[in-house]
Amino acid sequence: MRKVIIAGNWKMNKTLAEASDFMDAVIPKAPGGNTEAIVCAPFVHLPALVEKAKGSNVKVAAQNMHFEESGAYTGEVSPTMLTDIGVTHVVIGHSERREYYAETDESVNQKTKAAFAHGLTPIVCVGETLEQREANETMDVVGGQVKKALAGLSDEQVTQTIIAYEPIWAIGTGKTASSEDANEVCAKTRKVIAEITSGDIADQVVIQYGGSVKPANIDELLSQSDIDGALVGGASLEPESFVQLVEAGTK
Ligand SMILES: O=C(CO)COP(=O)(O)O
Repeated sequence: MRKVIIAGNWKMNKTLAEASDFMDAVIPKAPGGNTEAIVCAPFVHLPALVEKAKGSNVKVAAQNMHFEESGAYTGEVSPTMLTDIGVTHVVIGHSERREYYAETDESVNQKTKAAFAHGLTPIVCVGETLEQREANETMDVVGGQVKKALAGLSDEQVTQTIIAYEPIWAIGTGKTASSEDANEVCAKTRKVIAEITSGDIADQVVIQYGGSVKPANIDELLSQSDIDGALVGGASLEPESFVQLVEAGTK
């Protein structure tokens, strides 16, 4: 059975009490097996959530980090700080960070390298705007983002990278890409990875789809040849719906 990774990106949501309640509800129901469940939480909740998740089938991710280990970067959090508290994954280059916080392909690459240098697994986000899709630029944009993010990584590191294809026009809008369209971009993304590494390596890379994923559409998305999981925003906030999404991976 192929490996499936369902990651819930909470974005800037939940108090500590709400985050803890979520973990208490989800941990006993997380199925494990071929399906990995990851909760991407705000920085301030990470120590408590890592503690709760110990020995369970739920992993805890940060939603961003700096690429330097330490220094005069007011307000930032380093990879060393994340590994020190037991975080295992980190989301890098989410479109909201690219749009609102001047994240660039270059900083995404620096952060991806820093993640591996510190034993963190990066979830690298890529995706096109509606204008780019309508101008038939989707693969130029997504392929370019993927190549730049992975530049300078070893084959082994590429194998371990999780790519999240999130068309920007489908995020938080209720508009999901059709599963065929999403699969087409994921398949072409795998080809781009094969070109810079090899087919064998590209086949092992987990490529997630993200953008209005919910229990009602997860089965169809996961039934596609090149979609190995999902990065979920809104529908990851409620324990019941997150558990349903994770269970879909085991089918
Ligand atoms: O941005 C996303 C996950 O990172 C997707 O968000 P929604 O699932 O709310 O569309």
